[in-house]
Amino acid sequence: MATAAASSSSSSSSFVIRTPCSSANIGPGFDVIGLALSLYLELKVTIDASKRASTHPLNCVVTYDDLSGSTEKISLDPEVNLITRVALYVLRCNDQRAFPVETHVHIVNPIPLGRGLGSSGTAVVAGVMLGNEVGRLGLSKERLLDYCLMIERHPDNVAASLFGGFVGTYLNVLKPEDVARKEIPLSEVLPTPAGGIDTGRRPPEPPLGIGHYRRFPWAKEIKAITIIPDFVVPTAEARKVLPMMYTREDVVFNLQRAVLLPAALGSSPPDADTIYLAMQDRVHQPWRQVLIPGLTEVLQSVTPSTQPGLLGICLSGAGPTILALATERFTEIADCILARFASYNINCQWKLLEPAGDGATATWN
Ligand SMILES: Nc1ncnc2c1ncn2[C@@H]1O[C@H](COP(=O)(O)OP(=O)(O)OP(=O)(O)O)[C@@H](O)[C@H]1O
Ligand SMILES: N[C@@H](CCO)C(=O)O
Repeated sequence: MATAAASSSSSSSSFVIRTPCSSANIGPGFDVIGLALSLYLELKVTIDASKRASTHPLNCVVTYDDLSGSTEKISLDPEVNLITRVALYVLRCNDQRAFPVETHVHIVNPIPLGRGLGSSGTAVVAGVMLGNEVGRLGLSKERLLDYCLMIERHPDNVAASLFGGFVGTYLNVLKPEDVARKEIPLSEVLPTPAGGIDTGRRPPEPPLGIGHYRRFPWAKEIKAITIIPDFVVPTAEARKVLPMMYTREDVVFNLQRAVLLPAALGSSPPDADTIYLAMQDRVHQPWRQVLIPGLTEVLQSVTPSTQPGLLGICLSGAGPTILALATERFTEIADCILARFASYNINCQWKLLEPAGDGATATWN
């Protein structure tokens, strides 16, 4: 992460935050495994210190360039926008009540919303990076992960977007007082509107070391085909369809594959039989088929033997995007999955992405 010192003496300073999107689970690693991918949310931030006061709420102007093709309208009100509210949470935990006068945050977003490419986790990571930079707080990425986990409470997406690469994540067993702090309602962490009822109180600060990650190797030959259906599956809905209890058989099935997955995807040259097997899941995909017409057929019928070049296939995050890992013949594989969805009257776009090794970065001009 670049430091904030460089431009502090001039009247105007600027920096860019780039945050990769992510694909979570990769089959059996529900809420555990994440992969950062080369589609980036960008924040272009300018702070005009020549102004003495601001007429804007929280001293902040938000503009938005939508490259995502989503129909949802993103709020430009800094008290409502997810990215600026998250930044404000970080600032207020560190005794800064608002953005510096006068901050302009220009958001450029190519990540489709609610499709399983971690758009919300990416926005949360961008928000904590923003708070850290405008507040010149110097927090480490490990500490920023704690802030992310107060908002997005499963670590797979946010750890991938923050640290980059292919990661395994886990949450610590916290002390009882820290559990209470971490499980505080989201409405108290991110009140809406953010500045409307500014009581001057500090929001609940994250306990130290809520979550951790371990980076796995990734075989350089493997690319990610993402097939993105043209409908939204909100993650909250996709979590409600999951059962509270699983059979021992299904848990063991997933554990066996999740343990194999990092070795399979890190071995070069990649072995399609091992990867295909290691990407099977019984914990979330079977239950989510009620929300995604054609899901079971796509996952069962598109295999390395029907599609040369394919290594493995799974639901990306909570869906509806499909993640197909492959070494070649990307267009043929994508066309085959597009045709399967078309038979259910579902249109899709597709993108060929690569692992994003760097994670979130802040670069001062
Ligand atoms: N750049 C953004 N700016 C503001 N809000 C955003 C942004 N990106 C996502 N969001 C919010 O997050 C919501 C989508 O989150 P959700 O968790 O349902 O899906 P996802 O993160 O895209 O998918 P998944 O978690 O399965 O990978 C959007 O509806 C929007 O409210
Ligand atoms: N692990 C999460 C990722 C989506 O945010 C889920 O599958 O619900």
